[in-house]
Amino acid sequence: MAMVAERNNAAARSIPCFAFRNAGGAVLGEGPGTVLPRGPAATLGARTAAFFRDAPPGAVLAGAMPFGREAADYLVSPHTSRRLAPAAADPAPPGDTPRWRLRHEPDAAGYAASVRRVLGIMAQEAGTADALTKIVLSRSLVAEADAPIGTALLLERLSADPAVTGFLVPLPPRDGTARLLTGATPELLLSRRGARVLSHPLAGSARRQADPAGDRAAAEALFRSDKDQREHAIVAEFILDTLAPFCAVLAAPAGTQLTSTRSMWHLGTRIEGELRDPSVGAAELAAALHPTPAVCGVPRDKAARLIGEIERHDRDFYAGAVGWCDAAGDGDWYVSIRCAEIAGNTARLYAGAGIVPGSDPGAEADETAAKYGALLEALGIRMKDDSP
Ligand SMILES: C=C(O[C@@H]1C=C(C(=O)O)C=C[C@H]1O)C(=O)O
Repeated sequence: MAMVAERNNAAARSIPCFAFRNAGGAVLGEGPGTVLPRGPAATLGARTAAFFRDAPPGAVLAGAMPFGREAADYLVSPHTSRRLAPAAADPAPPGDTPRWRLRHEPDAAGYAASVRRVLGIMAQEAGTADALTKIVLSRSLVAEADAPIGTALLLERLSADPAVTGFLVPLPPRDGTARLLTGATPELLLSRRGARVLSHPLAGSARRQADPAGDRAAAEALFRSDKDQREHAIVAEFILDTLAPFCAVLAAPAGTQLTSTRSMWHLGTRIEGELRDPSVGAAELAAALHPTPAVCGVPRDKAARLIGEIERHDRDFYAGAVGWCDAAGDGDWYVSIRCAEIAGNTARLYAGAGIVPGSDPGAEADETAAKYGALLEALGIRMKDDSP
């Protein structure tokens, strides 16, 4: 696939089969795709390798892994795929603003109650073997428009923040209705180019503030917060431990740093490695990492089980992974957060927050409200007050 620099965004604006757009460029798939035989995370590496053995030159597989490791993923290989060099994005033209009907699942108070429940479990188990030390609880906001939701403009608006990757991937149809997942993820699960691998986990968050002094103060408070540093360290350690057996060299040279999107501050750690066996592909590595404690918890199986018990919505493909890979084993996989499932007139938004001992239920609810921000803005939804 040639790198094509595109001045205008017309090609990217037509509805692609899949799309990933960020400051490094874009990867787009066009036309109908072949669906990779579906299966759980543990078999993704073998299924992608089998696909590329017989695939035409230049083939790319792209799509989504669900939150549940045992649930079936959905990857497609379109007729044509292109990699585009970074281009200055035209400002997205204003689209029609539909009227929205919103439903919280649950609202902030209901979410805070779930946080109190898991804090109780953590307190009870503290010091025992297998004690729950972190869990990520999410909630969902169902937004129904009075017209079908236009996704091409949405992708452009989501990609406008240089700190995120705007994405759009097809999901398996439900009850005959086409679905897709679109979002503005700031979190790189795994990128591979040859033997070089990169992961950039985020955990520990604060809402951005409109006034610069307040914004800086929010960032500094986040960096100094013992609770947020603990919450972050659990994720960075998990990624280092999981990648270590695959790598000859693995390090986080810059340590943990503040990173930001237009709506959130985060703690982030850039982890760089060199593969021991360069035949291990990006999809296999991403599947080994998923789900990290940035979206699930520790111990992983216990946290996943509790999430299934406590959350009233099905996470489905939220808090999974989205990405692409090619025949060389290269690819980019992102954590599927700051996203919504779109089906017809309905967008289902998701937002979660990591809970550790010391978390404040009200502050965690506010954090999830702030994390809806990128999607709310891209969809043109104004909340009545600032705290959904
Ligand atoms: C779970 C989400 O975000 C994750 C949780 C974070 C946190 O708890 O601080 C930060 C970044 C993401 O890893 C989400 O946005 O829905």
